Amino acid sequence: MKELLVATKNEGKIGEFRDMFSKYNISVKSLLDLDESIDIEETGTTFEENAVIKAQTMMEQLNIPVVADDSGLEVDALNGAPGVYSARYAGIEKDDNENLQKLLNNLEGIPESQRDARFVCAVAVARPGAATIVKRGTCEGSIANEPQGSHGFGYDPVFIPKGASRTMAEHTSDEKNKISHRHHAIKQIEEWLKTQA
Ligand SMILES: O=c1[nH]c(=O)c2ncn([C@@H]3O[C@H](COP(=O)(O)OP(=O)(O)OP(=O)(O)O)[C@@H](O)[C@H]3O)c2[nH]1
Ligand SMILES: [Mg+2]
Repeated sequence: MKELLVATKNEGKIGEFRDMFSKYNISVKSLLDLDESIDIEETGTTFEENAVIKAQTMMEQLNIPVVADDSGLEVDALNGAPGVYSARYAGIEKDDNENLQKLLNNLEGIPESQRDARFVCAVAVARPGAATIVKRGTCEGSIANEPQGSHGFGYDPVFIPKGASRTMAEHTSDEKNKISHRHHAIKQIEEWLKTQA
């Protein structure tokens, strides 16, 4: 089984990459296995820019292929916020619960019909001596009035995927991994993943 580095410290993402890469016979190493003190500044203004920054920074240090994910939630009624700032919406310290509470507060009084949102994920593959690949996947849905469910991470307890009647956090990990923004982005790097196994 081949091992790939995913340049993330987010445990929720790491679990999902592990599950989704296993079908390609690829095991996942993350920054948590490498050196927890690594801190890559996300200076981009788009998901794609930040994913490329994270993947290329580690590829240049280690001279191996590196995958990275930059993702977040876009809410139409908030003009696309929190967007690329999803991880630090409620402050620099990452706190999923505070982020989610701030989101609900900002949407207070906004009716169901105007709570459309989408999860976005850009996945980048930086390769020594070859062009960087970057692909985007999305998952459309809407924001619930209150958190429900305990699976997943981040905003999953308040995100209802389009056509579903439960939040993403009420979906099992297998269910989420079939419909998520991350799934749709990874699907687009499938040909490259198959060359790695
Ligand atoms: O409910 C969610 N389900 C998801 O599937 C999901 N994917 C992303 N997000 C949110 O967007 C931020 C990413 O920001 P982000 O890409 O900078 O990641 P991060 O800072 O957490 O880790 P790293 O990969 O940068 O190390 C995360 O923290 C979450 O708040 C999600 N929320
Ligand atoms: Mg980050």
